[in-house]
Amino acid sequence: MKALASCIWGLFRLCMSGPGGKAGLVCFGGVLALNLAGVYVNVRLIAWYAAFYNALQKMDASAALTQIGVFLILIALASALALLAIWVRKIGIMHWRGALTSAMLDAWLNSRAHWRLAHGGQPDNHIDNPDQRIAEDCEIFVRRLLSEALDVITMVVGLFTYFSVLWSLSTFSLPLGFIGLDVEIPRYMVWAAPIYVLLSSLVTHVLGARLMKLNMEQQHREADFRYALSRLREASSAVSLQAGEPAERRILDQRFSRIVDNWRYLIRREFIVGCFIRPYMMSTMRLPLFLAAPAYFAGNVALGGLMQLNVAFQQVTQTMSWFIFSYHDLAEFVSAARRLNGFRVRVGEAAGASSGIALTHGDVDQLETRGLSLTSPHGGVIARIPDFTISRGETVWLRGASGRGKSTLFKALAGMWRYGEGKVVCPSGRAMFLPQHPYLPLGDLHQAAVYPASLLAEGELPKPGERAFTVAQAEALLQAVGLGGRAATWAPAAAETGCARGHCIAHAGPQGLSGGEQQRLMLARVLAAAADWVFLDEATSALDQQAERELFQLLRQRLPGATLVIVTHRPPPLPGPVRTIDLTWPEPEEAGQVAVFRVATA
Ligand SMILES: Nc1ncnc2c1ncn2[C@@H]1O[C@H](COP(=O)(O)OP(=O)(O)OP(=O)(O)O)[C@@H](O)[C@H]1O
Repeated sequence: MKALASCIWGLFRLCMSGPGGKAGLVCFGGVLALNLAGVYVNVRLIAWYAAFYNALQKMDASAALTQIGVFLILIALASALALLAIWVRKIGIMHWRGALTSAMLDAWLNSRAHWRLAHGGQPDNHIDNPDQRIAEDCEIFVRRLLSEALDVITMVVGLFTYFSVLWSLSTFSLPLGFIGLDVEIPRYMVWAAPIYVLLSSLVTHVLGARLMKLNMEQQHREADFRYALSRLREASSAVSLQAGEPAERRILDQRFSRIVDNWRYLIRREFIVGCFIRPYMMSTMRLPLFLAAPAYFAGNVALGGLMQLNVAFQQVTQTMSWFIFSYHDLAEFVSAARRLNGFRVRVGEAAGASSGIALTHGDVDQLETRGLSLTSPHGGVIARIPDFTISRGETVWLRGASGRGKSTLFKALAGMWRYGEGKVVCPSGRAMFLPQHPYLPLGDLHQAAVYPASLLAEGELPKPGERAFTVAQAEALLQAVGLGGRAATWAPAAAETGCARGHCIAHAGPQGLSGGEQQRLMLARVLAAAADWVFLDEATSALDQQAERELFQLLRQRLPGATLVIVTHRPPPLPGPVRTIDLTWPEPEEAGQVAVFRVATA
């Protein structure tokens, strides 16, 4: 319980510390005030019952007519307060959700925690479906936090008010002569309400305890299914080419059947809980009438008083029944809070985890590695790298058989790979690493060409310190790498994806460009970044030799002082001297089955 409270408190602080935190708090205060005003209107309504039914009993038509007018005013007021409260509550949710989502995105993206959790993490550090946690759980947490917290406060205030009304009305006692006892229970209507609710809460908790776990599991399985669907959408060309639809269908069916399995348990449990809650809800409407009937027949209370008592009793039981009625919502809230907190903790651990590889950034013109050894997250050695130095302006070909650790070495140089030991001294200047698999961001082709820099809209100026390009500059880059004019004929899916500038790649996905064209696009980014240190991981593997030669020449011509470190399986066709760092198998007696880099100059 203490752990749950501290996890909710920690998440609440994130809601408060974000940009919309204070505005959310103002909304919270506003809804609270509106809810309390609603309690006041309810108390007036309770009093109205006595006045109206007494007028009916006395056959006083004009008093009854007046009370109908009062009723209309009270109902209009109650409705206005409730609608306004819903509206302000939703504004508050928007502010706090924005703050919480922003905090979660910061945690996930900062310090490359998203990569470490997905690829470089230990199995026990793995976290499932971060997208669900950020997109869905933040919303559930904030929506439920606001509604449940407000309900609790309104409930406590309302309870005192309704209780005092009930106390003042239940002046009569219940003689227990009908069961042979010579005692009377004074104000028995007052005691009946909490006893009834407490017993019912206990039953609800016993019946519904499993709901919380089942809800959590359901959301987990739903997210797994969604993930499988989105993977299929991304890889639809590859699946289609391999006629993999039946296999995909099997995977999707498996995941969906897991949803259905848990769903069955969930429905069953909800049914069991419902079997108690539904009659309970309906009985609270009539129970007070039955309980107060002896007093009415004994002449202790008039018809108006009986109706007033009925409503006061209902208000007390309904207010106290908050726990019962909110059981499902509370279960959802607790599940979301636990998942979000787990995500936050894991992301924090991943971001703060120390690296065995010491990476220092010096004001030097050379990249140096000393005693570098790369291991897998589980500790197995991937490659031992002999010390090497690469100077500014050099062209280096890093070659080696598949799986020898070339990409892992790049990740270590980029500061991502932290498994292993040794020292890397990074030089000054801008570095750019092009991954083996091209990445196309959501947006249009011009945006993709300058990624990760920004693309300026017409008339927009770059923010201070921001690297940004105009559409004309981006088009010139596309032109340089042989993709001139492609942006204009790009996948016409703008309306579906909601892109601002028209020609989006989001809908078409990477399939909209051939493999070679995607690699041309990546090289446009190197030109855009004007990087001093360029690391290309098989970045031209899909190009024909002529195109490869032309693009390398372009790189050298546009970035004459840059260092190019190139991983390819064939010699890069570059003008000028190219130094080779060669990956070969060591002699077994030298280094077992461990890959070693040999530095040589070609
Ligand atoms: N996250 C990881 N967890 C465990 N092992 C990994 C991980 N990433 C890479 N490896 C292993 O490290 C080894 C080197 O992989 P790497 O991708 O660096 O090879 P490579 O030389 O770039 O290969 P290729 O030329 O085929 O691209 C492989 O055996 C691979 O399975």
